[in-house]
Amino acid sequence: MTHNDNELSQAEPSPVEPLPVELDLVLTGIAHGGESVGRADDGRVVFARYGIPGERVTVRVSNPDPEARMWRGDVVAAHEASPHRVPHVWPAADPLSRGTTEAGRVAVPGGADFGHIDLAHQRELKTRIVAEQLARIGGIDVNETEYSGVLPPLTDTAGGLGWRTRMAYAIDEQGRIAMRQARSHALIPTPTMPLEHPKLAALKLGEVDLTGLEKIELAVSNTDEPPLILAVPTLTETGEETRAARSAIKRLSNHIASNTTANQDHDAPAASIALLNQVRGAASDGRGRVERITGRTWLTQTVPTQTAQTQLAQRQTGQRPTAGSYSYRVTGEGFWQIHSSAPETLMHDVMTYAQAQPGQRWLDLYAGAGLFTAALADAIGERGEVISIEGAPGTHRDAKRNLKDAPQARIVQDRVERALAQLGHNGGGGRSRGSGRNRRHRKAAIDGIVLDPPRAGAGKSAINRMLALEPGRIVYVACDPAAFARDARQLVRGGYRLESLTGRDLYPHTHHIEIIALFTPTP
Ligand SMILES: C[S@@+](CC[C@H](N)C(=O)[O-])C[C@H]1O[C@@H](n2cnc3c(N)ncnc32)[C@H](O)[C@@H]1O
Repeated sequence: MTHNDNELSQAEPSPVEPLPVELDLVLTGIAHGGESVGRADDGRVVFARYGIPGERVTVRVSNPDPEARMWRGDVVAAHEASPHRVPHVWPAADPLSRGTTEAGRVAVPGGADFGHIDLAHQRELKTRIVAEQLARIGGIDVNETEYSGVLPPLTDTAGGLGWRTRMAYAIDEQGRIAMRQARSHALIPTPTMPLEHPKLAALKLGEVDLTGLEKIELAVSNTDEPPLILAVPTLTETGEETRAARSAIKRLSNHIASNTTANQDHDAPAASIALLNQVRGAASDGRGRVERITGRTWLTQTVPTQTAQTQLAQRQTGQRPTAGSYSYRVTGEGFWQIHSSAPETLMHDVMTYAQAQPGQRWLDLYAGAGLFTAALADAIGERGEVISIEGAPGTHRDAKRNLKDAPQARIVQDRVERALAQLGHNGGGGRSRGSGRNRRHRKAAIDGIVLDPPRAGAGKSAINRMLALEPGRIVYVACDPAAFARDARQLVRGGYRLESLTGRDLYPHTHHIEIIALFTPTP
């Protein structure tokens, strides 16, 4: 009902919200979004956050619609706790000690919904979630594929903490950095957050009054560069920063200047600061206007070149593996992986599955700043070609800079769906064009595709266009098991089999999962 509807119908009785109910039940399964699943006495399915399968719990359902086939709620007491239940890694986010709001919801910040489960068991549950989603949505049995389960990242952080190299905080009415309450717009002040990278925590932004800012985004690289703070100001109706925003930037700059730590140069800022004006688009679109205040507006990220593939090849030929790293420039608002070990872990897994060979032709779809493009370009060498497709303008500019010394890398800014359609028309591939194919087509065939789409997956049209190119290998990097399972089903129906599958725990203490999968043509 809209606000106006409400005013017009004041005489009508307003619908009565059902009162919250508490149910005692046993949790028996785990769902895609990290909720445990059980059944109420009347047989109704109940999805409960903050539980662990096997536990007997009380679940508080805040909006128990009697007509609904399933209810959602929060565990508020564990009567027979799982042996895997541990003290929450983030006490402020511990649902069993924080109580409920007036609306009947557990009042904890989102962002660590698995923090009450021991790390090894989190990974077991995630292993199960991937298998179940593939079975249910994809119609794929993981027992028929090489599935290693959900593994830790190549470099695990101590206790699965301090891995977030990127953070976004809202600013509450009192000017404090804050996070949203899970499934709500309510803000909870968050002076510290244990998943945050130690260099970001060291900025101590909880001590500054940021009244006048709408939100703040933080990023840190794995080099010695200072972290980058992107401040999103509140704006006047005409799109100008408010006076309060300018004062907030001043306080932030002063705070950062006085917060230089003992091991930093005296005149080096402890953080770069930039304004991010998001009026004309979300930050992740790379369309926000970034204005430097102090330091730089980008970060340099490095990733070791020693992929499993090159190490193996070098060992096989009796050489010593070469050390070295790829270097990437990533603008403040551009895309970069969040876990400190994600770039090296994903590059390792992708290149292991890709087995890209000199002279081959590859596509890197949803390529970001060129993380995988650089490794693919190396593997195929100057006789090969890798076409790197990224939609966001800012991130595309990063990729262009990052790959400027690799003539075999063609960096394209376009929507993947459209770029693939064009490739299809312009002799993009067709490995099985068989006896009739001419030299041009043979040269143009696509040997392999790496794709790393956003959470929603690649979708029907992109997958159809990929299938039309008939690549020899498809390496799919996914961050949502359900969307991945849907795309996997389409690939399997289109003549591919899921040959190998690895999960990676790149989001410890949350329910999120990264998946790396290899599809090859069905023999
Ligand atoms: C999960 S990120 C992966 C980036 C890169 N592979 C990496 O690991 O750094 C997905 C990227 O796809 C881009 N993107 C999203 N939808 C797109 C589309 N339809 N066409 C092209 N790029 C898209 C986003 O801007 C983002 O950079």
